Amino acid sequence: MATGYRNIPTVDGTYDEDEERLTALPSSTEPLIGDDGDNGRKGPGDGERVGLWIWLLTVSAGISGLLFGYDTASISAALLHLAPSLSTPEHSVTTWDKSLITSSTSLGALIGGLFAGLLADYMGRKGVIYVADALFIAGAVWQALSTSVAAMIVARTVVGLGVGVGSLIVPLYISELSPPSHRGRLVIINVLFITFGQLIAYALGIILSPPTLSQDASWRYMLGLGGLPAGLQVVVMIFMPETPRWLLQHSRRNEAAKVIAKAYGNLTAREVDQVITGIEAGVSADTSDTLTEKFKLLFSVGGNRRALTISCLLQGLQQACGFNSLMYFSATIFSMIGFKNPTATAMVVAGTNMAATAIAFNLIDRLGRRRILLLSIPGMAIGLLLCALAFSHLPVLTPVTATTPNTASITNLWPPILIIFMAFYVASYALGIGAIPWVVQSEFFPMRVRGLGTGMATATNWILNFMVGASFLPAVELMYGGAAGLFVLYALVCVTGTVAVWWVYPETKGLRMEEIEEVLREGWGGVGKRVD
Ligand SMILES: O[C@H]1[C@H](O)[C@@H](O)[C@H](O)[C@@H](O)[C@H]1O
Repeated sequence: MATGYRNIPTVDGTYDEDEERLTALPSSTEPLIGDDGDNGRKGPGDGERVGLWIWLLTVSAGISGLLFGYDTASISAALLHLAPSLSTPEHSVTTWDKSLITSSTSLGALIGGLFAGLLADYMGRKGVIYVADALFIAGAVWQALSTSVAAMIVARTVVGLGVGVGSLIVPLYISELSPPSHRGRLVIINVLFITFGQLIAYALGIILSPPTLSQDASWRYMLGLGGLPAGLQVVVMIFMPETPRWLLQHSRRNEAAKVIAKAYGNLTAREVDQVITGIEAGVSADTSDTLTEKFKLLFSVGGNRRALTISCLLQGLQQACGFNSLMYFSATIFSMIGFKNPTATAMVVAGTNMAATAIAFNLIDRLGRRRILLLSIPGMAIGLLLCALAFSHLPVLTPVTATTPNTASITNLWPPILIIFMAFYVASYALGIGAIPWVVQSEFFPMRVRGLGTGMATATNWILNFMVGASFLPAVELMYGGAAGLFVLYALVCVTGTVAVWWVYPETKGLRMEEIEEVLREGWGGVGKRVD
C-alpha cells in the first residue's frame, strides 16, 4: 500500500534509496488520513504560527513537569537534614532508610504511570491532571508533617504517584492539543519545566539550608513547598479544555471543533472540519474495549507492537544510560572527591541539563527526532567514557554520604576536568534522549491503545529510574573499577542504544498523529528490515 510518504518501507520490505528519511512530503496520489488530498500542500494547522492560547495551555499543563522535577530532585538536599527529626530513641535513621525514602518516589511513579494511562481513557486527560495535583498536594503536606521514617516513605510514595501520573498525562494532553508542526516543541516545554523544577530544587536546597532555617524547618519547607504549584495548577486548569481526541472518542464533536479552532489559531470552518475528519479516522468511537481487549490489540497488531517497542526502548534508554545517578547523587560524588561546596557544584549538572533542553526545544521540530537522537546518544557514550577516564585518575571513591564530605583537598586538575566531561555528557543527554522519549510515547500510539501504551512506556522509564537510583552507591562500591567501571557500563548501554535507535526508529517530524500510525503499520521506519 502506498503510504503517501517517501522512504516508508514498502510491502516487500524494501526502502527508497533517498538519504532523507520520512520527510513528511506527501508524494503519492492517494490522500492521507487527515490530509486534504492536495499533494505537496500542507494540511490545516501545519503552518508556522499557532495561537497564543496553545502556549498558555502548555505552560499551565507544564506546572506538573515543574513538580515532577522539583519532587524528584529536592530529596537530595532534604536528605542532608531530615535524620535528626525522623530518628527516635529506639531507631536512628540509617542509610538504608534514606535509600527507601528516595526510591519510594520512583516506585510510586511506576504505579502512578501504569494506572494513569487507563484512567486517562476513562475520565479524560484533564481530570487526570487534577488527580496528579491532589496527589502532589497530599504528598507535600504529608512529607512536611512526617515524624517517622515510615510516614515519610508513605508520603514519598504518594508524591511518587503524583509524579508518575503527571509524567504520563501532561505530554499526552499537550500532544493531543498541539498542531503537528509544533507538537515536539510543545511537549518539550514540559521537559523544560521538569529540568527547571530540578534546578529550583537544587537552588532551594542551598538557600533553605541552615543557618537560614533550623535543620528541622529546612527539610520540611523544601519538601512542603511542592504543594504550592499544584494548588496553582488546579485553579489554572479550570480554564483549560479537554483534548479534541478524547472529546471525539466520546462523541462530543462540537466541543472538539471549538477546541481545535482555538488551539490551531485562525482556521476556517472547513479546515477545522478537515482536522476533525483526520482525527476521527484514528479514533475508535467504540469506547467499550475491555482491558484484556486493549492488551490484545496492543500486542497482536504489528503497528501497535512497534509503537510499544520503540517507546519502551527510548524510555528505558533514557534511564539505563545512568543520567539520574548524577541528578540524585552528583552532590555525593563531588563530596567524595573533595569539593568544598558539593551542592553548588552539582548545580552544574542541573543547569547544563536545563540549558541543553532549551536548545532541544529549538531544534526538535526543525532537525527531527531521529537525527537528534543519533547525535545525542553517541555523544553521551563519549562523555561517559571521558568521565570514566577522569574517575580513573581520582582517588578510589568510597560511598560516603554528603553529610560527611571528603575533607581531602583537591590536588590535581582531574576534578575540574571531570566537571567539564560531565557537563558534556549531560548536554548530550538533554539535547536528545532526555526529552524525546516523552514526545515519542505520546504521539506513537493509536487512540484505542494510547492510554495503555503510554502507561507501559512510562512504567519502563520508572522501573529503570528506580534500578539506577537504587544501584548507584552499591555499584560504585562493589564494581571492578568503581565509578569508572560503572560509567563504562553506562557507555556500553549508549552504544547498544545507538544501534537500536538507528535500526528501528522512524522520523516523525511534522506528521499528524494519525499519519504516524500509518508509518508504523507498514514496518519499522528506521533502517531495520520490515518485521511482522
Ligand atoms: O525527561 C526527564 C529529564 O531529562 C530529567 O532531567 C530526568 O531527571 C528525568 O528522569 C527525565 O525523565
